[in-house]
Amino acid sequence: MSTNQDNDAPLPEGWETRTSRSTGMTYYLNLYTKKSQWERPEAPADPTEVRCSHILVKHADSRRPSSWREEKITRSKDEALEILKGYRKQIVAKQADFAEIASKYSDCSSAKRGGDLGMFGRGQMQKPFEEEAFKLKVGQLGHPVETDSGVHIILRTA
Ligand SMILES: Cn1nc(-c2ccccc2)cc1C(=O)N[C@H](Cc1nc2ccccc2[nH]1)C(=O)O
Repeated sequence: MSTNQDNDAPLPEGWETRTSRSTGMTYYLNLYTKKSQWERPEAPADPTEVRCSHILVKHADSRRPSSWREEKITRSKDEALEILKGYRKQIVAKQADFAEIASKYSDCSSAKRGGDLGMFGRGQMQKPFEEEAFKLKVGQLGHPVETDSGVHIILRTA
């Protein structure tokens, strides 16, 4: 029976190839759930938890328009987005380090940890933030995302 499995192609993220000790057959291990399957996976394994850092720029319409940096935040959402895009450009051009920008400018109290939020699972963060975080590959820097807190860029670190 021909299968459309190209066994030389790299596996989708989050999976590893294993060989059955008893039969010598190849099977596939989901590194997040530790569940195995005989069929070659065609999609990345959905991590149960991710670790991310972020830079948040709040604005006047943020849920809490105040932060450790600024008691009363009055900038508009558009201004916040432009500021954040500027930070992203600096980081991508390696003119600045993510954690350095986060610690100096992020309007989230995680700024004191270089923007690190630690590990989190689905259901813990505001949905737009969660969706972006779980889409990113490890080491990937996302594009600006809006939540009720303001505008964020997210770096997935684990
Ligand atoms: C979700 N979270 N974790 C921390 C945190 C984590 C590690 C160390 C210190 C603070 C702060 C927060 C938080 O909600 N901060 C809010 C801003 C904010 N809103 C968020 C929405 C989604 C993800 C992160 C977010 N951070 C604030 O300071 O006004």
